[in-house]
Amino acid sequence: MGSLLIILGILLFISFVSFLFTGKEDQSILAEFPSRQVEAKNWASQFGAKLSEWFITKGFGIPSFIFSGLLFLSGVYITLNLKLSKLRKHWIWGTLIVIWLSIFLGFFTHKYDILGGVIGYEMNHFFQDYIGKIGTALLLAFGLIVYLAIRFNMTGDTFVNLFKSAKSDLKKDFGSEENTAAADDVVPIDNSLSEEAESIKSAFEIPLENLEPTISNHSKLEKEQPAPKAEPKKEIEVVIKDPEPEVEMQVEVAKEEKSETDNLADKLVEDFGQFDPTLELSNFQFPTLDLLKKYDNEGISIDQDELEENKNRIVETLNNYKIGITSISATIGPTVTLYEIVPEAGIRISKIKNLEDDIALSLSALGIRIIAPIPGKGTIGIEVPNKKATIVSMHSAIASKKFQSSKMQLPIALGKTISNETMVVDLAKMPHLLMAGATGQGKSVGLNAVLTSLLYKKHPAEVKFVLVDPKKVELTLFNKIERHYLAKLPDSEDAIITDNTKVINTLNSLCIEMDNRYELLKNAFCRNIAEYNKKFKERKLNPNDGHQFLPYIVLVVDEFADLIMTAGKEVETPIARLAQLARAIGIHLIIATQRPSVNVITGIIKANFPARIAFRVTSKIDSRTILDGAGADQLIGRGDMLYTQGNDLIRIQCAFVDTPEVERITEFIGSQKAYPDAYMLPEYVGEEGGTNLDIDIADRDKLFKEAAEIIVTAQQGSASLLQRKLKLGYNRAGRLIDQLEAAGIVGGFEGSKARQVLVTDLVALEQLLANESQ
Ligand SMILES: Nc1ncnc2c1ncn2[C@@H]1O[C@H](COP(=O)(O)OP(=O)(O)OP(=O)(O)O)[C@@H](O)[C@H]1O
Repeated sequence: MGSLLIILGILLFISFVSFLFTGKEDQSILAEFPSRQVEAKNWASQFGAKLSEWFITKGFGIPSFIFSGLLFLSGVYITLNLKLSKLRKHWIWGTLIVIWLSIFLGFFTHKYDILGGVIGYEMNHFFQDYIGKIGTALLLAFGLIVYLAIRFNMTGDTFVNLFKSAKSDLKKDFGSEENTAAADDVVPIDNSLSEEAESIKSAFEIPLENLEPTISNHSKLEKEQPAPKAEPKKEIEVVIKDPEPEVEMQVEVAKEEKSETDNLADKLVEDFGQFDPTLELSNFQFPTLDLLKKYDNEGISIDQDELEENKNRIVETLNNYKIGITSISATIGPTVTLYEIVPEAGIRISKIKNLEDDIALSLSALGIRIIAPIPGKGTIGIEVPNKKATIVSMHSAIASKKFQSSKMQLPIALGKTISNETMVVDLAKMPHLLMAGATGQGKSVGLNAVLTSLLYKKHPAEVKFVLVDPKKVELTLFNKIERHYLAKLPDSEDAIITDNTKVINTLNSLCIEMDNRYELLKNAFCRNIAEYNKKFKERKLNPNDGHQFLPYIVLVVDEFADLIMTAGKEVETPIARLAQLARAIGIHLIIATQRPSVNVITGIIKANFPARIAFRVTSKIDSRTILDGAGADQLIGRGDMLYTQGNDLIRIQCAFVDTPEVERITEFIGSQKAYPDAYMLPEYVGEEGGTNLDIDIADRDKLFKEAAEIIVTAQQGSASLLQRKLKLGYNRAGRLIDQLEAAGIVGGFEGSKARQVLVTDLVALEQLLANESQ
């Protein structure tokens, strides 16, 4: 279409030009136009002669040339896919110019003539008949002024400026190419404009210069002022280009801002590379997959008969209670199959939920669990145990792509969900885990699965375990990896803590470690351990300031109930503190208990352990204590578990890792080069360590001497005596007794009995105090 219009434009132009020379000769043949015998002189033959006759003689005269230009321009616009709204403007203005010029030229002719054409001539006469020659001339002038004002924004000022400016300058301006270009910039139809300008000049005999500067001034103005509306595109381009040099400048500023430590860190990283925490054990080999056992009855086998039978029984039982269903589907998991039903409209969900026992009876199976409704789905789930449960091996869980490609900080492969997907969770995100379940339901296996997962994924430099095992036998296998993965107190022999009284020291020591780590993080302006370690690896933290790479610490407590029973509040307080605060500094707690009663899992502990695993428990109450809801009592045992991280419950078959497998893994790791010692926790000096024996003399209570005299006189070292005699509160009396013990006046704590008084009389006391002050 574009090219057709271009060609037509050219053809029209050629015809018109030719018409100027051959028009007269062709006059005679016009009447015989369609005949082939007739030969026209026009360069475009009969077609050209006829069209030119129409346009020029019978139409608008010479200004018809503009039409050929407009046709050509239309072709260009369409070919280049330019804005058609602009083209429309050209056509409107072009046609108006043609009409104006035609009338204008017709003004000077006295007969039909090619100058203004029939239209120009006739319109002239029409106007002259009504408003006379002068009126027509003024009307034409008015037309021109309107055109200039609208098209080029010319105002009175422009004309005043125009006359003021020097003629020579103006001439020069006009002559320069620059201005022509500027004029081009402003006026879209520049060609027609220059044509117009010329014709205007000849018509009104306005000096050419007077017009030119108007345009040139105007274009200068345009350049200095904000962009004219007609050309938003060009202006936008300029705006886009401008910021480029500024960007470069910003980059330079950023370089200047770099702090000195950063530069030093960059240099260090350049010279030595990033800090590698695994460097000391760079040859450490992660345990291989073949250390884990593969089982024969792994993988899910579909028993069609069982599925059909269960389905029929469920539908039947529901029908017996007049509950119709619209659809039923089954998902087979490793230990249970989930039947999802969609009840008919108008059936109450609670009605189905109440039929749990009836369905269990009709299926004659234990561990039926009804989930009504399944969160996020519009269905009701009935979990029915498979007759033949399959084992989920640790091998399959560790080998799964999900675990192998996980980018978690502390990934744990728990087992497989009901849809047979490997469940991988991040201990660092939990941030602490509570495990509960009756004896023999798979708790110890679960703990081993957690530890094994970490051993397969984390280098000894990245994670350390603190193991508390009151049963003494469950975690002993991990003794072999003491110097690789375990953390212990400086003075303790064994890394695995089996003595409940020692647990208190370890927990308090972990609290100190926590406080120390927070201090380090504060000094390094980091919010968590991941940020801190990243900064340390980038060598932005100076080891001379006490900074060091911080491994994650995982505290595992088996049989937490036993611990609470023997140590009570003393363990609860540090555990609660760690649970509340330790997440950011990489200390994570895993607590397992057989007896999930409320006095073991107290409110404060529960509140800080949003992630929970429940193996089978014996009562609904226990299930409620762990999961805040029923469900754990309906599990089938042997690693069947419910996992929650605060919201919905997920049924998982725990990955099974047997003792020989753990033994092989620890053997494999233990046989490799290790650190010189286990990871040292900060020293904690407990009460029996004798801190209160070192109380400074200057720090003694004002009533110290008086209290000593009372005790020696009465020969009875009790705080209540001091309370009574000196009218003190218990705390102050207790502190006084501690100070008396430190001074060697009374003996150590002896339970319910009063302390022994070591000074026999007041004279001896005087002597002792006098010796002290020397
Ligand atoms: N995920 C599992 N898959 C298959 N069998 C399992 C699984 N977990 C546990 N079992 C079976 O259950 C038995 C008991 O498991 P486990 O020793 O872990 O119980 P427990 O809860 O730790 O008991 P306790 O509290 O008395 O120590 C295992 O010896 C094993 O045969």
